[in-house]
Amino acid sequence: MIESTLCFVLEDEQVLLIEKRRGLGEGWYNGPGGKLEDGETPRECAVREVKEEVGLEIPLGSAEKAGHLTFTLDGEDHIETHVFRTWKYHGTPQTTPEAYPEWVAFEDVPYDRMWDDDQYWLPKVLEGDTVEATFEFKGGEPLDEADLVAQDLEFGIDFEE
Ligand SMILES: Nc1nc2c([nH]c(=O)n2[C@H]2C[C@H](O)[C@@H](COP(=O)(O)OP(=O)(O)OP(=O)(O)O)O2)c(=O)[nH]1
Repeated sequence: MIESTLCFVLEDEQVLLIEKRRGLGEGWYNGPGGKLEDGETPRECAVREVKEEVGLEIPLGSAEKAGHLTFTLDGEDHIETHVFRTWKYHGTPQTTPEAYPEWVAFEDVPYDRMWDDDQYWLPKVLEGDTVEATFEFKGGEPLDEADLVAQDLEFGIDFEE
């Protein structure tokens, strides 16, 4: 299964989203993130992706695990995503070839321009809750053109780290 991360940077009831310029989910809003590289921990990947995609430095220890999502496609495990959040960063968000960054108030998060499943878990992650979830997609690759057909979510997970 492909292993990936997302990292939500939060400040004053706002979240730093990106409009993704390439790759899976291109054209949609998301948090910065991407696939793990060899030898990397999920937290290291999350911090690296924030730097690469929007140019912010996140202190490694400040990225808190907030979720673990599993996406199946046509009955097979496809991608798992470790979700982090942090309130600490250095720098100013920069546009990069991968992303247009944008601070968005929690109440204005554009769920109609995001992955279908995000509306079910991201509001809770922004509130400070934790989530473990599986989302079943059907319709063949790529995942971002498949349909969300079932879901199973549990909140208040204690991620031991
Ligand atoms: N919010 C959200 N993100 C998702 C969902 N499904 C899914 O794969 N993602 C994220 C996890 C990863 O951050 C990203 C997929 O990795 P990617 O394919 O974009 O990675 P990438 O090529 O842009 O980046 P890289 O690893 O090559 O640097 O999409 C979803 O349903 N909701």
